[in-house]
Amino acid sequence: MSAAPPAIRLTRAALRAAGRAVPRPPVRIVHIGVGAFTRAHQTWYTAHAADAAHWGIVGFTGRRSGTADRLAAQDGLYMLVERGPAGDRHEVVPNLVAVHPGDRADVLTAALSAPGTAVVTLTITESGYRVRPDGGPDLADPVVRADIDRLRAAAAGPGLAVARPVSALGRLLPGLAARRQAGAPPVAIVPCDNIPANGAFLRRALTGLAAEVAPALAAWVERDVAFVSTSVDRITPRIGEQDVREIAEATGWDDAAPVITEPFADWVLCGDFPAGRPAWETRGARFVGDIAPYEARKLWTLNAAHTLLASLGRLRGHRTVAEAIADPVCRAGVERLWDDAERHLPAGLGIPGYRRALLARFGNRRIEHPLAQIAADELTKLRLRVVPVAERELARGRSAAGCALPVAAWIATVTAGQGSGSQEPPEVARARTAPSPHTALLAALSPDLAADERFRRQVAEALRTLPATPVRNHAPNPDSAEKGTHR
Ligand SMILES: NC(=O)c1ccc[n+]([C@@H]2O[C@H](COP(=O)([O-])OP(=O)(O)OC[C@H]3O[C@@H](n4cnc5c(N)ncnc54)[C@H](O)[C@@H]3O)[C@@H](O)[C@H]2O)c1
Ligand SMILES: O=P(O)(O)OC[C@@H](O)[C@@H](O)[C@H](O)[C@H](O)CO
Repeated sequence: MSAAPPAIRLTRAALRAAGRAVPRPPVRIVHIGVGAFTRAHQTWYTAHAADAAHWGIVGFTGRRSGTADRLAAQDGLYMLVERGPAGDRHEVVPNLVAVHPGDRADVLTAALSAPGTAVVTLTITESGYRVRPDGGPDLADPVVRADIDRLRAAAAGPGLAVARPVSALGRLLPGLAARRQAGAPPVAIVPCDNIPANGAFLRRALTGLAAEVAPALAAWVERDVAFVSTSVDRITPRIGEQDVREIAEATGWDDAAPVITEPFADWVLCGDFPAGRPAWETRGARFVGDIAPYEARKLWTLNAAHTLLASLGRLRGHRTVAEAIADPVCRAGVERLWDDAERHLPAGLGIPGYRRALLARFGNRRIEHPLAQIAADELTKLRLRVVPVAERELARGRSAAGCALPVAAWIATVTAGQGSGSQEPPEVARARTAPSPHTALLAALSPDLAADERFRRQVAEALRTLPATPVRNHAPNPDSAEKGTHR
């Protein structure tokens, strides 16, 4: 048998030579945070919109330059693998037309101030916004402080446009200042991270940061920038080196930055696009007047369950979401959590069907979603995904037992030394070493819940059911091998 020919490097020229020319639409969208998710979601929706040929995207990585280098070498093209339970579907996505490292402030400023730019999207993770719990910029964060100093110095001297900030929101300001100066039309900024009311959240954080630097710019942002709230959904794990090799073998294309995602995709948006937008609705995106119920549905079910599984699943020795959800103990915990959440979600949202679909999505063993990838920043995630449900349950005189388990599993994970490591927030570090760490951790999460005797009892009972140290008592997925992460 002869060996398969070597894979061909994925570029626009190579595709053309192979008779598969792809369009290169003009840039009208700027994206910050070119990780896996945006390429499985917003870029894919754009590429499938009826007017895709008019909407190119220029992307900037959030922190590392590796993804930018890999994608730039292949003209922004990448292979998207839709991995269903029974097979894969491959497609080359053409709408990301240029990718730059996030520290190319000059290129970012030019892109943000270009009159043709109509939309700015972000996927920078929850912690990338660097805000305080009240939503204002975190002035105690040294990165934010240093950015404010840089931006103030530039504003007082050569002008904001020449500043070189480091934080994602800091990096937006010189471009927006240049846009204001150029008199370019208003843009829409569309955060696509799993944060409730993310449009209003970003408006507050960005105007707050601008106000520290240049009050006139803050007023312009408040007035002339549209902030759109979104609920985004498509499970897209980070991939491994082995995946990259397998995709090259399966497709014949040598792609250094492919993305693997599930077949399911959902996007709900709420807000105005003053300079236009792709016709995302032609691929199924929904534009609604009130996004809150959709956000709550996703954050309180899918994301809350992921946060539970990240702690409970790892305590019980599982590595991936699919392994954990196949464990009856984890599955029962997820169902109890969802029972609590469902009581506070509108009946019209079809929650029973949504729950069934979620179990099937979590159970897709061909999607390797490592719990360790999900386990980060639990304190914030529990506050946004579980605490609101617990408070509603308790207010109705119920026990919030389903919410107690994720809280207990987080406490057990932190006290077992499996928490966020060097990323551990100071209040968690203090509580972990307090004389009564369980009580102190609950108080760090939510003083109100800690003050509620019923909830404290539920958490204590849940803690008694949990292993104090990680165990392996459940058959691992035979398909899963430890893989090097590809970034
Ligand atoms: N992956 C998913 O299944 C999924 C689904 C829905 C929503 N999301 C949202 O998208 C976000 C990104 O997911 P991903 O899969 O692309 O992750 P990823 O690790 O592949 O990429 C994350 C991106 O965010 C940037 N980033 C990380 N920390 C940052 C910081 N402190 N400041 C600025 N930029 C930063 C990184 O540089 C990178 O570009 C998630 O945090 C989540 O809020 C992801
Ligand atoms: O870091 P998180 O918890 O916001 O996200 C990790 C995953 O739960 C998340 O990315 C889901 O896969 C996604 O939200 C599905 O749409």
